Amino acid sequence: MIETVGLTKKYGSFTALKDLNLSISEGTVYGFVGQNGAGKSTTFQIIATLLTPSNGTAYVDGINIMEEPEKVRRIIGYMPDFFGVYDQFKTSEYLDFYGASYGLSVKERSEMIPQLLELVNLSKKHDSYVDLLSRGMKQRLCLARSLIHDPKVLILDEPASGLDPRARIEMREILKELKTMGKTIIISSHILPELAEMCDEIGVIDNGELVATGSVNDIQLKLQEQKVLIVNVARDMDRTIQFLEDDPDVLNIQRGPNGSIQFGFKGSEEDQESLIKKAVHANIPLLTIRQLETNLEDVFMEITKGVGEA
Ligand SMILES: Nc1ncnc2c1ncn2[C@@H]1O[C@H](COP(=O)(O)OP(=O)(O)OP(=O)(O)O)[C@@H](O)[C@H]1O
Repeated sequence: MIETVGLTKKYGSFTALKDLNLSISEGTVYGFVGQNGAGKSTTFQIIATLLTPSNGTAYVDGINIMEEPEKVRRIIGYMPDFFGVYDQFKTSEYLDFYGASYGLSVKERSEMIPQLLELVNLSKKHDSYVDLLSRGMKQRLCLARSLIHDPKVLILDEPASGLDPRARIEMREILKELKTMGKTIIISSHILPELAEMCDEIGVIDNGELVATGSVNDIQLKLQEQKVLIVNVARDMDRTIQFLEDDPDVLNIQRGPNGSIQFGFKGSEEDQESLIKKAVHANIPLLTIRQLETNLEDVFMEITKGVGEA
């Protein structure tokens, strides 16, 4: 449903996007995660036909954004990361204005607007002035605005940024509902755990390059090629460390509290099994051995660790 092919964007001599290849199938909620300045908004603006790529192109529902941008605009709803609201409007007038600019008839607008206000939980605010809405309400109104022409594809640039936890949950619930309506959604954030909860697939962008893509599990697994193990021994700490140092798959041994030793392990499962057997054989007084769980935040920091040095 959304495909980018060798998408590249240069701002003068600076390359903001480098040969980006994304493929997002219909009905998928795709999370696009990256630190500030990674290239998320640039990608979204290109797909939304608001910015011309320097190289490569993108397709939405098979339509080339460069060749038929008008057609693409009909089938996408775009929520930018910064948006202005026309504050002299009431909520329903605001949506009516956008509906009219998409060419919807008065009848279509009068049917669509109450449904959208209900979807984004703003029915009670239909008569309120837009500038009197809270930030979370304004974000939801902007989401409703991007849905006014019933697009198949939604491009949402950081829709939950600046929201408090309750407002984030509300936003997440609305997105779930949009998914059940069959929309294909691409949504960005710089917070991986936030996206992981609501997305089918994730792409991680770093310095304009896609550095990982797949299901949340795939990405986590990819990073666990080198796992971290922790053993606890009853005594003989020095002898245990010496024993570990002799194993070619063991790296970065660190002595912890209460008889614990943490180390990286780059071997396979069989190698790990063999290490444990050898330890028992060598009379290492092992109490426990376990693998350190990496959380998604660790994963994200690990994949994007080059960014601060750029
Ligand atoms: N019009 C522009 N002219 C020059 N450089 C730009 C322009 N727009 C964006 N950039 C640069 O391109 C890079 C990518 O910016 P982009 O806004 O796409 O990142 P982002 O991932 O959306 O970041 P954020 O999370 O902060 O919104 C940044 O280094 C930014 O400074």
